[in-house]
Amino acid sequence: MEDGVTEMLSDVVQDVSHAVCRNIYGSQVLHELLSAPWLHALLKIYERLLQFERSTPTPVLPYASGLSLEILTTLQNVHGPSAEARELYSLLSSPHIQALLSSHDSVAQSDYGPVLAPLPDEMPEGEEAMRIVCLVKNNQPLGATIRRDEDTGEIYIARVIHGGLADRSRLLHPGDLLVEVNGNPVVGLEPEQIIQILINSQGTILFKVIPEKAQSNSGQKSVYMRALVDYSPLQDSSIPCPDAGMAFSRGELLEVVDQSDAHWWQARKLPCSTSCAGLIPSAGMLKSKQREQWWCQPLQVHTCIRPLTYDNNEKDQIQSDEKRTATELEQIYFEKADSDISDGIYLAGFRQSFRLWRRTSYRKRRQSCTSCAPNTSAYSTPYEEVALYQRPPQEDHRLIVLLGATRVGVNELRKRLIKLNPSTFQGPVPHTTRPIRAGEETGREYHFVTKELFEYMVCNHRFVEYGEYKGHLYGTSTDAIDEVLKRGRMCILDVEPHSIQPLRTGKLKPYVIFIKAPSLDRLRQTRRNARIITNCSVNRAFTEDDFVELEESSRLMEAKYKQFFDEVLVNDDLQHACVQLCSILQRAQDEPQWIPVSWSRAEE
Ligand SMILES: Nc1ncnc2c1ncn2[C@@H]1O[C@H](COP(=O)(O)OP(=O)(O)OP(=O)(O)O)[C@@H](O)[C@H]1O
Repeated sequence: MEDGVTEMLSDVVQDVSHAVCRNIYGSQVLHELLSAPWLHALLKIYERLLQFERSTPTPVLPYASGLSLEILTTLQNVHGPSAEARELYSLLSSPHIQALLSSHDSVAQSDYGPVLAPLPDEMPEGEEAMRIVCLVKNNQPLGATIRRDEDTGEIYIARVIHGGLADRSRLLHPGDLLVEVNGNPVVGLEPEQIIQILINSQGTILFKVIPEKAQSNSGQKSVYMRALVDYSPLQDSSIPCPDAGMAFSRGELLEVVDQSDAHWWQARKLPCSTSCAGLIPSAGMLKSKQREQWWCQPLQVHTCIRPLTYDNNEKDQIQSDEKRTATELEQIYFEKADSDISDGIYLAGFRQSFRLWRRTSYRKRRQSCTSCAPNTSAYSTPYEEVALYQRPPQEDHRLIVLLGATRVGVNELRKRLIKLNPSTFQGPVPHTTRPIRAGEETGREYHFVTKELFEYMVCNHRFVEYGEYKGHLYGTSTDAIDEVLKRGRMCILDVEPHSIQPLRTGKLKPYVIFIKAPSLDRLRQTRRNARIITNCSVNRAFTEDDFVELEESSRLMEAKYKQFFDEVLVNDDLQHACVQLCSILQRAQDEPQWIPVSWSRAEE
């Protein structure tokens, strides 16, 4: 019975951890848990035990099997037994009943434990308790590593991997002194020789160990981390046991189950695919590795911005474009663009001048390249501690950030989304220093401000992004984002990847969706009729070069910034991508999501 209850309890724990891994909405988890058959069975057992305790039953007879033997002997001696006597004889002599009666007697006599030989009268002083551990070998690794004390030649258990065979046995612990393996004394042997003994052994493996007196605390609480770097144990010469190592890449979620060692932690990847943990370098260890690499890594080519190439036609267009005034240009684009009004609500942030500023700033950045350098603060910590966060309904929505390579369709998706439901989704109204024109209103198309005010805002870090286009300044401010959120709407922002870092605050809790380009083939098929706005003011069709560049820059952007993505959406079929985006947004706002713990600690 005890075993059954333990099994059920471990099922409970497993179910709970599965539910957490699957990010299931809170009430659903509770419902699943409460309606689970095992819980009911467990409660029934509990009630029975309570009843049993209250009634304190005593056995009527402690020797039921003896009595049954007596009855069997008597029945054997009966001449001409009746049908009932014959039936009773066959019942009592059946092995099941015999086993049942024998069990009854063991319980009635409280005869459970094994009978141990009495201790010898004269025990030698200081005798160490020896533990004999017998494990059945299967396909799984043992899940423990050993180390040799170079001074004494003694072999110790170095670590026990969580969820592995040794851990589940609960009989081997870090620090235990290994005395024998399958009858072979191990003192003085090299660890490789011991591993060979283990490999050669069949069936069961017998360890003799002297347990470590101060057992380390194995009941550590799990800590959840997002990896901000890539790691491969096979390329790490410093890992104590590469087979026990766990590879991970940026953006993956890790459940760190053991941090007791300063250099090597034990972790599992989420969602859990295996119960056995793997070795990963601690944060301190990874930092020192990164410092080492800093000196030996070759200079990397910047990959964050797609190469901007022009054909001759485009060059001519640019030159003629330069001659036009910004006002003229914007009017040309504005005429070509869709209506900016939907359901009587003005859709801000889609003006061509604004988009052209961003396009120009891409080009400038590519030339200077200084802003391409990785943000050092983002890379100074290899892991980011995270926790599940569920937005309380009364709180502002999380900021939604759409990110993607130029021309992948970020604007198209954002615009469709806002048009679909302008009272729920909204973009921030940009700021500009360009003069207001007839028919425009400040706070609608743009916040029209003076150059002095704009520069003051820049100095006070009030812009997420800003830049100059044709002599005028353009930018997206944090105040404009706040304005949308304060109205109870979902703010949909489109920024360059390097602008994510300053947005990552507890106040905005940005949810970053990477809009990914589909395969080249799908780009050719889906963008057949699409028109693009190029730097040279023409609405032209995609060329083969555009597709290749788009696919390449999307891939590079994903590789470089994937640690910041909460979701990746492939913009293949436009309709389908819109539907997917809507459901992602709903999940982002209404279901628990992993966020950095620093966001909940330092609520601004
Ligand atoms: N899934 C799709 N299927 C077909 N056409 C698409 C799809 N997604 C976007 N487009 C079209 O591709 C063109 C480029 O899209 P869009 O302007 O939204 O890209 P963008 O990434 O916002 O570019 P930019 O950075 O230049 O503003 C547009 O004409 C748009 O209608």
